Amino acid sequence: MSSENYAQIRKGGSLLLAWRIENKRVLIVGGGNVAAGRIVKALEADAHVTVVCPDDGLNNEVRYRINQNQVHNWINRNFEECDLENVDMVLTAIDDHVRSREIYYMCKARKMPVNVADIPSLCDFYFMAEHREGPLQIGISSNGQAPKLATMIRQHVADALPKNIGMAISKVGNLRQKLRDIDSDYESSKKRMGWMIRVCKEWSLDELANLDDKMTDLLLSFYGKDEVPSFNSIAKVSKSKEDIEEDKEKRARSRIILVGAGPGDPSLLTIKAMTLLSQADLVLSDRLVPAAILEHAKGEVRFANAKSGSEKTRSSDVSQDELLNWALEALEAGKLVIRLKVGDPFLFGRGGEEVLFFKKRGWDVEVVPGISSSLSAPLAAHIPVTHRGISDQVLITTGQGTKGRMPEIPEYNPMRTTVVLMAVGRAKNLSELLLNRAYPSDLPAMFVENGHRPNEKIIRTTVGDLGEIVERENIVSPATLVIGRAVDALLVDEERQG
Ligand SMILES: C[C@@]1(CC(=O)O)C2=NC(=C\c3[nH]c(c(CCC(=O)O)c3CC(=O)O)Cc3[nH]c(c(CC(=O)O)c3CCC(=O)O)/C=C3\N/C(=C\2)[C@@H](CCC(=O)O)[C@]3(C)CC(=O)O)/[C@H]1CCC(=O)O
Ligand SMILES: NC(=O)c1ccc[n+]([C@@H]2O[C@H](COP(=O)([O-])OP(=O)(O)OC[C@H]3O[C@@H](n4cnc5c(N)ncnc54)[C@H](O)[C@@H]3O)[C@@H](O)[C@H]2O)c1
Repeated sequence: MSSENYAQIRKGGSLLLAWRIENKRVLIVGGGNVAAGRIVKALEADAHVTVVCPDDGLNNEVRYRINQNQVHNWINRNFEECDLENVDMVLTAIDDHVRSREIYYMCKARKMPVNVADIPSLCDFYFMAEHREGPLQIGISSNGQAPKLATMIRQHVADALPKNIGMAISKVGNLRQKLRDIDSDYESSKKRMGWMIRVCKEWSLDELANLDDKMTDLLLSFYGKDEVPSFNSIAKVSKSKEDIEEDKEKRARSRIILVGAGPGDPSLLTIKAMTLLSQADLVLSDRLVPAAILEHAKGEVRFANAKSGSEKTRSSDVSQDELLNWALEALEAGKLVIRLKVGDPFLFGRGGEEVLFFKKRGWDVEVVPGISSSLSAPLAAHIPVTHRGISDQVLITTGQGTKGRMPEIPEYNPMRTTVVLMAVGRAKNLSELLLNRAYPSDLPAMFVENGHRPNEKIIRTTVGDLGEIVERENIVSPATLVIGRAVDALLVDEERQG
């Protein structure tokens, strides 16, 4: 006969069981560290626990459990044989090998299962390193070889578990119980098992974990037809009319508004932005919005990456996702949500993308303009971007095109002011690009760092010198770069020479 399909027998293991000791009388001998661990395990298995140990032998934890009446019975002295009367299981955890051995033989004479903590060969069963999550218990045994390693492996196993596993098991347990209540017929065993197996296989753990009572009952109504509908179809139907009405009301109350926070000075916020800030339940803010503005928010303020702290460790897309999902959650809950962006939401603010994101999910987005630094920063540096006879047009561009490319910039026009946002990172490349487009090397340019903020810094330079000045003056973002003859438009003659 071929044996290839049958498991090989590997000798020397233990029989791993889930031993039910609810209300069983467990005697724990000793009151030290090991006893403390045994008490926890026995109590978590709903046993009736008696501890025998003299008061001066109790460690703090054991004393605490006795004082809290978690331990059902405490015998304040050393072990005596009479303690074994009416006991179902004995766990010794004492520092006395001779006595341990004696207790073991007393137990054997009474055919009682016993664990002797200091003598593995006298153990009817070993304890395991255990991970617990709701009804889930995972036990690790090294069969007496390396208990510390068993403890460490437990951590690896716990780390590798899918989240929600404990909840999923509870919900399946509940479903199974209800199924047996509906169809308790012994003959139906195959059908019941087949249906349960399908639910467990066809639904994800998250879905199982999210089963509420209503959905459980709905799901069970398909058992008769031996069908397993999808989670989504059950979730949809389970929403009662009232739920739907409530959802509608909530949605009617919900608003999402993209608000421009302006350049950073609170007094440059629009009145509308200020009012909304004080009304919003949730403000989702760019990191760049200064605290002086956020102080006006009465509701909760959240930033992307608030938890991880460092912006650099995660891509900006991840944090953006997180932020937008918070907004969705808040909207579902009927809240007024503000997405606060520096400057103006629709000028290099990715505001349009966010509008589309919400629209696709059924939410209309209101937009409140903000003062863009492309106009306020030149102003902070006293540069009129248009000025009769000097400039009759303005080009606003980014210094960082998508995917590392430089933006397209048209040929030099002396009557144009060029405003570059996000210009610090590639100032040198920008300088080369402009020279290529026939911008004169000595054409005036102005960096406005942190315009309209307390730490504002204004640095004059020229097109040919853009790269060097950033390094020399240690210019950092946020900074706006203004280029063109308008830079010097408001200088009177003496200033020009100086
Ligand atoms: C898993 C765990 C369950 C529990 O106790 O609940 C458990 N020991 C744990 C921890 C642990 N125990 C020891 C250390 C110190 C480091 C080290 O020695 O490695 C650590 C680590 C620490 O404390 O961090 C010392 C030790 N243990 C035993 C002896 C006697 C001997 O071997 O002779 C001695 C030496 C005394 C000495 O040298 O004087 C005996 C046993 N210990 C067992 C279980 C059984 C075998 C299970 C297996 O092999 O998998 C077995 C045979 C009998 C039993 O106790 O049932 C628990 C983890 C709890 C958790 O993390 O959840
Ligand atoms: N199995 C394990 O996982 C494990 C782990 C560590 C240590 N041990 C062994 O288990 C034993 C206990 O370890 P511990 O850290 O709890 O020691 P411990 O010194 O903290 O505790 C010993 C306890 O036993 C009590 N005691 C001693 N004789 C008694 C008696 N006749 N009746 C009632 N109580 C009595 C003491 O009062 C004390 O409370 C040690 O021998 C140790 O080598 C086993």
